[in-house]
Amino acid sequence: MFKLLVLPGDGIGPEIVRETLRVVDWARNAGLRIELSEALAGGASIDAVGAPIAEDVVEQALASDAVLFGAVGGPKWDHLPRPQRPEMGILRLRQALDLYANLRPAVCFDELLDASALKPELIRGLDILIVREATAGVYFSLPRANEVGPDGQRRAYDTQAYTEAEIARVCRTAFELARTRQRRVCSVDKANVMETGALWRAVATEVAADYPDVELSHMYADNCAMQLVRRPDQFDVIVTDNLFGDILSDAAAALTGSLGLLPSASLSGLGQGGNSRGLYEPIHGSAPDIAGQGVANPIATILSFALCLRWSFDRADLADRLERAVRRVVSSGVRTPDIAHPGVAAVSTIEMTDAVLAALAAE
Ligand SMILES: NC(=O)c1ccc[n+]([C@@H]2O[C@H](COP(=O)([O-])OP(=O)(O)OC[C@H]3O[C@@H](n4cnc5c(N)ncnc54)[C@H](O)[C@@H]3O)[C@@H](O)[C@H]2O)c1
Ligand SMILES: CC(C)[C@H](C(=O)O)[C@@H](O)C(=O)O
Ligand SMILES: [Mg+2]
Repeated sequence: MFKLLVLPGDGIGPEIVRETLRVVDWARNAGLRIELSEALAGGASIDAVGAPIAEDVVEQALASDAVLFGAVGGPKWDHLPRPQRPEMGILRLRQALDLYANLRPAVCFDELLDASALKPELIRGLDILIVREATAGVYFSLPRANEVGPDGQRRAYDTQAYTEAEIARVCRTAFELARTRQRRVCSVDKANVMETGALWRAVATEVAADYPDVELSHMYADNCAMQLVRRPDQFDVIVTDNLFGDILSDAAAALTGSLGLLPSASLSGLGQGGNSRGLYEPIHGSAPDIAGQGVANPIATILSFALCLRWSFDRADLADRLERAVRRVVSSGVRTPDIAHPGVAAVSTIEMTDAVLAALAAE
């Protein structure tokens, strides 16, 4: 019996998670044995208990096999000081669960070529995996402050710090995953400007020595942003730090057509036999601009549950079925507004999920 903790969060979070839970029910009916529990995170938790995540929820997550996370944040909480903001809920979880490897696959469905901002010939067959370091770097390093300095001026600073162990372990995950794909890793840094970048490059090169069957290349982060838009098919696996990974994965999402399509898995290593503890969430946020309208695309969250089936619940068979069903639905022309054809009526969040469930039932 696996334990799944569900944290819907804010904005469109509860809308897309509610629909994904219908897919969780499908998996249970297909024989998956899980115990579900639900708790608050982000702004919803701030409103209820005064903190972006309660310590007992962190404990619950630690005692679970997997966490399904919606999204957090919104204008209502934007005035709060940083440590009390909704976004701290997800950052606290990533760190408490030591989820250092954030896998962000960007796969372009041929059926959605028209939804991308790029020309079809640039993105046909696109399949990139971004492995983002997620528990260190500038998101977590100290010191950091926003204060009045000795000269009376306001000043703010963050610290970007990495140890060799933090770099090596995420690079290992990237190399291991590359072995299941095209065996090419591009390590992305700013070794030309930053000390952390120079260390990142050195450690990535050292780790590569253990993977002679995988090709390693290095690229500066600014060039990588440009190359993702210019010729994205040159990439197989990209491994990079926390901040660059955040930015580059949103750019990769735009290649596929919509932020509403890209899932993610945050893991503490790859574990054995498909049962690592993980947190699964779409890469997008709480989308306050469309929250409450019932039009958010649930696919990123549904595909995040597919990753959960594969990485935490040892059910690659169900993950494959679910991914195939999503692909069939999209190719049949069912589209939420973010991926809609001009002039073709778009469906709602619920109708998109109905279509996925119908495709699963029709198998
Ligand atoms: N992991 C998370 O919880 C997470 C991630 C990113 C941003 N955020 C937070 O979300 C809030 C909004 O941030 P933002 O506007 O910069 O980013 P966002 O990802 O929420 O939205 C960016 C754009 O993409 C659209 N979009 C996002 N998801 C969609 C979906 N499923 N279907 C259709 N369209 C979708 C939105 O409507 C918006 O136009 C902020 O408070 C931010 O901090 C949270
Ligand atoms: C909400 C925020 C803390 C988060 C991040 O920056 O990691 C988000 O942008 C993401 O990509 O998951
Ligand atoms: Mg982000």
